[in-house]
Amino acid sequence: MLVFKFGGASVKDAPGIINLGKVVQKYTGQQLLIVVSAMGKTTNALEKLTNAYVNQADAMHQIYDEIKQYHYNILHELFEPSNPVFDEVANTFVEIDWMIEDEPHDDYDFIYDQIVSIGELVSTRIVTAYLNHIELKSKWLDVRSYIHTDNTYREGIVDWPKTCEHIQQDIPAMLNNSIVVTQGFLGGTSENFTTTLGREGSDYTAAIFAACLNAKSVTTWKDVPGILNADPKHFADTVKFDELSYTEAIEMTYYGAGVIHPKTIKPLQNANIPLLVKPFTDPDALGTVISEIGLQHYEKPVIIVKQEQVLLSVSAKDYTFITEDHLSSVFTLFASKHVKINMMQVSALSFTVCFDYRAERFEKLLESLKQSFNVKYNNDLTIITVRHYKQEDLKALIGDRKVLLEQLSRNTAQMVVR
Ligand SMILES: Nc1ncnc2c1ncn2[C@@H]1O[C@H](COP(=O)(O)OP(=O)(O)O)[C@@H](O)[C@H]1O
Ligand SMILES: N[C@@H](CC(=O)OP(=O)(O)O)C(=O)O
Repeated sequence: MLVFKFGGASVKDAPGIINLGKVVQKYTGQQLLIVVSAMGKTTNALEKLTNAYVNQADAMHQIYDEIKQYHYNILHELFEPSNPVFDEVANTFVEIDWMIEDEPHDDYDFIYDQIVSIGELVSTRIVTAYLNHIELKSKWLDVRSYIHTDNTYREGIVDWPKTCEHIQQDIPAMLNNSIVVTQGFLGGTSENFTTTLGREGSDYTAAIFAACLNAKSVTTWKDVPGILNADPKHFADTVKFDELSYTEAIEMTYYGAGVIHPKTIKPLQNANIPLLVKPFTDPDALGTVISEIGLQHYEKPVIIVKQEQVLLSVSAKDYTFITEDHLSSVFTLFASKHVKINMMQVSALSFTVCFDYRAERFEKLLESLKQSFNVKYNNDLTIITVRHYKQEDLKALIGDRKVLLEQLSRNTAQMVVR
């Protein structure tokens, strides 16, 4: 069986859904499980709705109406008004209608997951209805009953044994009868609450199903020809990799290459399942194949740029040396606030870390660190990671920017710049 993943860009409008249908038609006769993300930038819009609800902002109803209207416009382009999908979508939105009528009482991350998950619940209803409409028999599957997570809202940790058991129990029989369409990015707790797996987590969902079902391959259909040596949105002369090893792909995504979610590759490597990254605009193109086989030589460096970085230094309040005890308490605080460190450096009197800026987590982290340390920080920085670099590559990338922190190993250079 094959696993496909269609991201937000591929289903952003009615022509996108029609194109998805054409891609899927090419695989008629194969067992197919399709993971779909929210349409276009819906998750960003739902994040705004969550903030508006939590802050009880006046704009809340307008933001929500725009989200609904966007989906209804697409529905009207694809279906006759009598199609049952209109009711299915309306019933899905009702879950939020009820929630936002009341004032917010719950934890932010919990509210976030209950609201933001609507994007995938609605998009999969539309995709399933469209595939059935073009006579590709398809079944809508509620992923929250299959991908079991703990209750770490916004970053659900998958219970792999329970998840695989349920997937293996039910899905193979379903695949004999029809295509199975399900939501990326979502999971469910043992108390039946919705969780999300971290932004852009739909690739990871595809990997979970593939690993549990021992799929022949996973294909993620993207708006790029495959994996390139750098993000084409920021660099003009990129090259595509025809092949990439699991290890290189893990490194790239770990350092922040946004094209694949970082948790995706490892389960596929463990099960030796290839990941194909292909353009949805040209389904016959080869794209990039990620497997055990990789390149021996890189003509061009692999460049990963991450913006919105914070560089923060702590020093002991009594101005003594930074010891392992200090480091241990700093790491404990970062772990408890779920802040992932991108780069770090220790010196006699200070410990410096670079990490992604996320407003709510940052404020909490700062508050806790300040109780035990002197803290200084800069934000609005960029971290550039270059794999397989030559010195001249680094110079060209830095240009006239100021380097605040730099680390070079044989294969990887990292620089935090302003
Ligand atoms: N090394 C890279 N190769 C290809 N695309 C990249 C790379 N780094 C970042 N990207 C970005 O990843 C985007 C595709 O990933 P993403 O937006 O997550 O897709 P989707 O949400 O549709 O699955 C591209 O539009 C591109 O801008
Ligand atoms: N919709 C979610 C999950 C996801 O993976 O989306 P995409 O495949 O469009 O990156 C997000 O935007 O984070």
